[in-house]
Formats: sequence, structure tokens, C-alpha cells
Amino acid sequence: MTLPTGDLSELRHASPPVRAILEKVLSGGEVSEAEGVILFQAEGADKPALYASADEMRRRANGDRVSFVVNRNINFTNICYMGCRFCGFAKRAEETGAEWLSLEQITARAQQAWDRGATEVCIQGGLHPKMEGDHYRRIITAIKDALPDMHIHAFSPFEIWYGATKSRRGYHDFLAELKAAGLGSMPGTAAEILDTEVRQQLTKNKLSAEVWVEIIRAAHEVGIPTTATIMYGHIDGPEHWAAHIALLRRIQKDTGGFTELVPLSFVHTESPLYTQAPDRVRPGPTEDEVDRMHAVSRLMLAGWIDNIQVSWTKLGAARAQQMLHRGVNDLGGTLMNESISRAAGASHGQEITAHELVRMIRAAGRVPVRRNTVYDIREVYDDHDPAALAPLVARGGRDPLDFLEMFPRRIEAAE
Ligand SMILES: C[S@@+](CC[C@H](N)C(=O)[O-])C[C@H]1O[C@@H](n2cnc3c(N)ncnc32)[C@H](O)[C@@H]1O
Ligand SMILES: Nc1c(NC[C@H](O)[C@H](O)[C@H](O)CO)[nH]c(=O)[nH]c1=O
Ligand SMILES: N[C@@H](Cc1ccc(O)cc1)C(=O)O
Ligand code: SF4
Repeated sequence: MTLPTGDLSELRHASPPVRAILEKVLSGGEVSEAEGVILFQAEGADKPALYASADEMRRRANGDRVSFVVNRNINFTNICYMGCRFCGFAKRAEETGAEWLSLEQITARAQQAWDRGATEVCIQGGLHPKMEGDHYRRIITAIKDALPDMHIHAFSPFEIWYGATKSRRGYHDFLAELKAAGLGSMPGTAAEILDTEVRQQLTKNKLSAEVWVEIIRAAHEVGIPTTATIMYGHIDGPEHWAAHIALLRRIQKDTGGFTELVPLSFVHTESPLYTQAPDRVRPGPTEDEVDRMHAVSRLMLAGWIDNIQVSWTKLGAARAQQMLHRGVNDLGGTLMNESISRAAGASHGQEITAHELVRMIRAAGRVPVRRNTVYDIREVYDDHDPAALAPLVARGGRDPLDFLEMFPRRIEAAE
């Protein structure tokens, strides 16, 4: 596969409707929901035009910098009875492999992460039936007592709904208390596809789209930034994707609280949703759909959410690197312990080191930067010679690991 550069001359070959949309966005206009649907269906010569436009908008927003964060996932329990059909992670309490980490174990993992240079812990778990609503606050307090400077990125809107409901508290109050305890930001997971019919099939609509939006807005209002996600490639399609991204954009116009969008490709292999109905559920997105998802997200969110992250755990390092030419400017976290994708059948490993991320970014011809959770730059790895790299970059599409020999290990602090 070749890695096209952002060559806008591609627009000349695009079909008139697609070309008109791309020219509009390149001159500062907004892609409507209906136009988003058209872009999601781009074929033939429209595809390189779409990718070149996304790459250009990425360049204007982020320049040549590609960021990542050194973090650790702590999935403190996988015990959950919500029964989301796509989820391969949840277990019943008596099942083998069911796990519950004590506050001491959670803090010990956070400490190890800190010792390895992590600035963030990303904490999510199952909705354990016996858990008290106040447990979420206790987790934050335990970590902050030991590590006051660790950024805590934790608890999806589903978990906030659970904690607030169990504690009989309103969302604003519950969230304000978590913020006072030291919660720094929240993952915008549990979004899946923000459409009632699709959610009915994915999650029995236990957390409705409306309540997801209500909790995200409440978080932004009390000053907790969140990421935004979309999980795609199962029973969904272009109309759902465009509506979902347009909804995120409307929220962002009101609150400014989203830090990034992370498209999450559906991992099907061990997902009950797929294994129980393989004739009715798609086995994750196609390669074209992955390309178009990142590119259309960049264009629809331009000027509103300017960080588009690719998930290496869903796609693997080589595909994640290619997304840097589809509008992406962030490679997410090192993660240290990935388990949710692996539980659904992904095989891209538990961890990626800062060193590997730096190498992947350089091999794509960009400048690696280490960020914190809210995108403040912490370190810039600009000591390489772009001219020496140019012939390799031009060859494109090679396994990023091929470039290993070019970059001696020097990133002790970030590993
Ligand atoms: C497993 S949950 C953990 C947090 C919490 N229990 C919840 O549901 O919000 C976190 C997210 O992982 C993602 N996820 C779970 N299973 C997946 C799969 N098979 N493929 C892709 N993403 C998946 C979903 O987006 C889900 O919202
Ligand atoms: N994309 C995935 C992430 N990404 C989240 C980042 O690691 C980071 O927490 C965020 O950018 C805030 O700084 N995490 C996962 O566990 N799995 C993913 O697929
Ligand atoms: N991307 C999410 C975290 C996440 C995403 C997907 C997962 O499967 C697990 C966790 C966030 O930090 O906002
Ligand atoms: S996605 Fe979250 S809430 Fe749903 S079953 Fe899995 S762990 Fe439980």
C-alpha cells in the first residue's frame, strides 16, 4: 500500500459533488450531516481527494507534530452484568478470569506506572453489582493520596450513571465531587453509536444516547474535559456515523469540553454480538471504512475538535501509522495493560513503548511529541534529520519496525 502525501491536485479528479464539499471545507466551511454521509461513501477518485483534504486540514490544525501520552490502563474489575452484546470483556463473578482489584492493588499499579514515566492512568471497569456508588471517589482518593501529580482519566458516562444512581445523586453533584477528589478528565467511551435503534441492539439501551449526552454535558459544565469516541463496523452505517459526529460537534460548540475524537473499530472475533449472529453483524469495519472514518472525522470536526486519535490497539501499529495520512495527529497512549480489545479478540498486544511510537511517527515523516492528557506538550523529539529520512518515507507502507535501526533508544524518561 502506498502512503499518499496530502496532494490537493487529487481534487481535480474527484466527482463534482464530493469536490464541492471538499473545496468548501478547505475554504473554511462546515460539512453538514448530509454531506458527511456522502463523504463516508466516497469511492474511486473521490477517496484520494478525501484523504488529501483530511491531511491538509490536519496539517493546518496541528502542523507536522504527532502526539502521544505515556499512560497505563487500570481496569479495576471486569465483573459486569449489563450484558452489552459487543463486549468480550465482562465476566460474571463466579466465572474463571473474573477480577476485582483492591484499592491497594490499584494504587500499586499507578505507582509502577509513575515509576515508568506515566503521567496518566486511564481507569475503567465493569459495573459490578455489589459495588457502592462511592467507590469511584475512593479510587481517585487512594491514587491521589499516593501520587498527587498523576492525572486521573477515568470512568465512562456509563460508570458515572451507575455511581450517581447508586448514590442517589444528580450527575452534576456526583461529578463535582469526583472532580474535587482529583478526577482530571473522563473517557468518552460507552458512546458506541449514539442512535436509539442501534443501541437497542448493542446494549438494550441501558444507557440511552440522551443520558450519555446529558452526562457528558454535565462533566463539561463542572469543568471535567472528556474524550469522544465512536465504535463502528458492526450493525451501523454512514448515516449513523455522520449523525453521531454532527452530535459531537453540536455539544462541542456549546461546551468546548472534548479533547479529542477516538474512532474505535469494532473488534469482532470474540464479541458475542458477532459470534452469535455472524450473518447479521459485520466483522468490524473494512479498510476503506477505517480510512474514511478518520478522514471524515477530521473534516466534519475541523475547528471544533482538532485532535483525531487513532487507536493502535484496535488497528495494530502499521495501520495506525497509515492513519497519520488520513487526518490523524495523535497515537493515544502507551497503555501498558490493554485488556478490553484483547478480550474481544484483538492481537496487537498490551503495550506500545514511547520508543516505538516515536519511531513510527518519524518514519511517517512527522515530529513526535509527548503530551499530557489535555494536550499540553511535554517533550518534542525533533533531533532527527528529516532529509536523511526522506527516501525511507517516500518508499512508504513498510512495517514501521523496519526503521528501528535508525533510532537509537534514548527516551528513558518517557518509557
Ligand atoms: C468495556 S467498556 C468499560 C467501561 C464501562 N463498563 C462502559 O461500558 O462504559 C469501554 C469501551 O470499550 C469499547 N469496547 C468494548 N468492546 C469492544 C469491542 N468488541 N470492539 C471495540 N470496542 C469495544 C466500547 O466502546 C466500550 O464503551
Ligand atoms: N484508543 C484507546 C485508548 N485511548 C485513550 C488514550 O490512551 C488516552 O487515555 C487518551 O487519549 C487521554 O489522554 N485507550 C484504550 O484503552 N483503548 C483504546 O483503544
Ligand atoms: N479512548 C478512551 C479509552 C478507551 C477506548 C477504548 C477501549 O476499548 C478502552 C478504553 C478514552 O480514553 O477516552
Ligand atoms: S461494555 Fe461496559 S457496561 Fe457493557 S458489558 Fe462491557 S463492561 Fe459492562
